[in-house]
Amino acid sequence: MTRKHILVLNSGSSSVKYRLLSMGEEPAKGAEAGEAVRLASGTVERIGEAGSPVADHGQALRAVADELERVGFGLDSEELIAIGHRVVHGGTAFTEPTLITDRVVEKIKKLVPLAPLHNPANVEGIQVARRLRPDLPQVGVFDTAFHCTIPEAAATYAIDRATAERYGIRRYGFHGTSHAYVSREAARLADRPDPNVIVLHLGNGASVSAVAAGRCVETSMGMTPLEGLVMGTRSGDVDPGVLVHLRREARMRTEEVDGLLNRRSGLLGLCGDNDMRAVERRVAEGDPDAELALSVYCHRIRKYVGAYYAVLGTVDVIAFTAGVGENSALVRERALAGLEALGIALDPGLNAAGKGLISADGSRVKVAVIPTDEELEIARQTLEVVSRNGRG
Ligand SMILES: Nc1ncnc2c1ncn2[C@@H]1O[C@H](COP(=O)(O)OP(=O)(O)O)[C@@H](O)[C@H]1O
Ligand SMILES: CC(=O)OP(=O)(O)O
Ligand SMILES: [Mg+2]
Repeated sequence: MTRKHILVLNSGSSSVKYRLLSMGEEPAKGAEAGEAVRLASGTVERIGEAGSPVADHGQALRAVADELERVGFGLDSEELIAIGHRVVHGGTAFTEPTLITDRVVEKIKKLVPLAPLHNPANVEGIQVARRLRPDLPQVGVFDTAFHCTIPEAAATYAIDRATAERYGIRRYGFHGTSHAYVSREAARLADRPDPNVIVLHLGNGASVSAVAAGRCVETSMGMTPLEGLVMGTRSGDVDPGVLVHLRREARMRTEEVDGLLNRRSGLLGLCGDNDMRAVERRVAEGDPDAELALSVYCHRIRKYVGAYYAVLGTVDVIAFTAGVGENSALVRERALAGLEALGIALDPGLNAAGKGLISADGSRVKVAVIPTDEELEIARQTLEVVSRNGRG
């Protein structure tokens, strides 16, 4: 059996996460046939920060290449058949994983104003990887793609239509690769075919999606990854009147408002810590700022669960995922407490254990902790594209 290796790159503003996978190998004992085997993975952090040895994404990718070489899987390997890249904003142009060409790169660049924290790093990663292996197919997998099925009623902001059209103002949604993977896993837990699922992706960025029979019908992030839930450093929903007020009364410049809402808000803005572990520690010590931050965070989740319950009409599975969702029993407990009348009840012991099903026996809605795996999903989609193009 020939081995097909795929390298996945997730280039963030200050880090590059990488994973090398062997796709469709002879299954390891107990694993599913045709599943991927992880050969190497890691993160290069603090890119471009003061005192960091990694000045830019070029250096970061060279560090990744060196590390792969060291563990016996150099970038020049013949078994490496493609590189898959996470790209955060695909706009309306990219609704499917896409083979990267010069034209595709140009289009991703055009979307930078819609995702200024994310798309520039994605473009950098793609360009450096193409220089290192110009002969290799590279595939972009877009965070927005899974949400392209959202109906117009949910995707449209109620503002002047001509202005909205001119500036590409509509709701796109993000973390789609994670929502796709986790909703598919969650659907397996349901007692009926084509179930309705609510996915809570709670990481640094955080978003909710409502998925009906495998299709996304609503999600909490909007034109940019700022709308919706409270995040580590991002505010999530605020009255847009707040922006006008800050510009007019506080005389804040655009960059200041941007910095306030994207980098100095969320948990960090409320209590000075953006790491949920630190927030939880302080809550246990009775710190009132941390308590407020946690309660705003959990209240917002609860509100969205109720809203998406109404959007779907009925819910079969609620899935928690990503750093906070997978690890914080306290957040899960506080977000869903008192919802027995909606058929949602956690089992305290199972919630504390935090693996798989965590709902009580009699809970009509199943609640589960499902670890996300964006890298595996990107690798699968990358393999599909190269196979379709006869390159794999
Ligand atoms: N044991 C834990 N308890 C509570 N929160 C945790 C725990 N482990 C990680 N987290 C939270 O997960 C967050 C990161 O989530 P993650 O999905 O890794 O983010 P991203 O991929 O967006 O960088 C951290 O900021 C931290 O607050
Ligand atoms: C789109 C987004 O918010 O991504 P992240 O959670 O990686 O910041
Ligand atoms: Mg993440």
